[in-house]
Amino acid sequence: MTDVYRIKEIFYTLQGEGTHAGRPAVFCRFTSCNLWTGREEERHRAICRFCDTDFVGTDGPGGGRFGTAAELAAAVAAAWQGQAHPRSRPYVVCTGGEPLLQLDEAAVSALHDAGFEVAVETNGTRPAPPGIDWTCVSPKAGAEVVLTRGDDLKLVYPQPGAEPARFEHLDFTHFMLQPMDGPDRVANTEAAVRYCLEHPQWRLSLQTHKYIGIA
Ligand SMILES: C[S@@+](CC[C@H](N)C(=O)[O-])C[C@H]1O[C@@H](n2cnc3c(N)ncnc32)[C@H](O)[C@@H]1O
Ligand SMILES: Nc1nc2[nH]cc(C(=O)O)c2c(=O)[nH]1
Ligand code: SF4
Ligand SMILES: [Mg+2]
Repeated sequence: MTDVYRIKEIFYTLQGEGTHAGRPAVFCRFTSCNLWTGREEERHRAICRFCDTDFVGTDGPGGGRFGTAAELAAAVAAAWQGQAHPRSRPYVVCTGGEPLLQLDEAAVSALHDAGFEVAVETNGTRPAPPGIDWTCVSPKAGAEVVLTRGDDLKLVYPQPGAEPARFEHLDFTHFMLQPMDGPDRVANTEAAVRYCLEHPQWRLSLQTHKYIGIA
């Protein structure tokens, strides 16, 4: 049991990446990561150095400290803005930071009780609690993957030391390359396109929210 969930922000948008790109979702961004402190002055010596996200603190929209799983689920439910429809279940993407430092069975269960299908975006270095409906693992060079099965294996590309072939044997349904954003985004996108064309077991994942200017 987690006694408190520390959340950077909770917001409603479209999933921008991976197989579910385009799907409306509440994003629940957990504070903290095990591969970077989130402090810019420490980025150069972090295990994961290309992170595009501010996950420090609890000061974002809808963020805060939630004392129980039910309170967290209520905050997520309050952020959902979709109309009820028999063919769409409310969807929450637990991300961060690294959500699996905090997301536990009680939280997954409370989100289910609130009517949500529960997805997670994780670096794959920590085991997942039972019950998650959609698991996207995004491996990082220099960090061992212990979550070796799931739905999307979404590799940021290129990463020396985390070449796509290293992950192809894992038990995932979809294998995707996501161009590393940053100063070399255009070149990285060209390289990812080339890799997919030559290795059609991989597909391209673009960060579509960035192209259309939504969160
Ligand atoms: C901010 S992370 C949070 C979840 C988890 N810590 C992880 O790394 O999967 C969310 C997603 O953004 C991806 N990402 C982070 N920085 C990126 C960048 N500069 N370019 C492309 N994707 C990036 C991650 O690999 C991950 O798939
Ligand atoms: N729209 C949108 N889609 C996303 N997919 C994964 C994200 C993340 O930061 O985990 C993300 C995000 O930050 N925004
Ligand atoms: S593992 Fe995820 S949250 Fe942590 S620094 Fe890397 S991309 Fe950011
Ligand atoms: Mg993001």
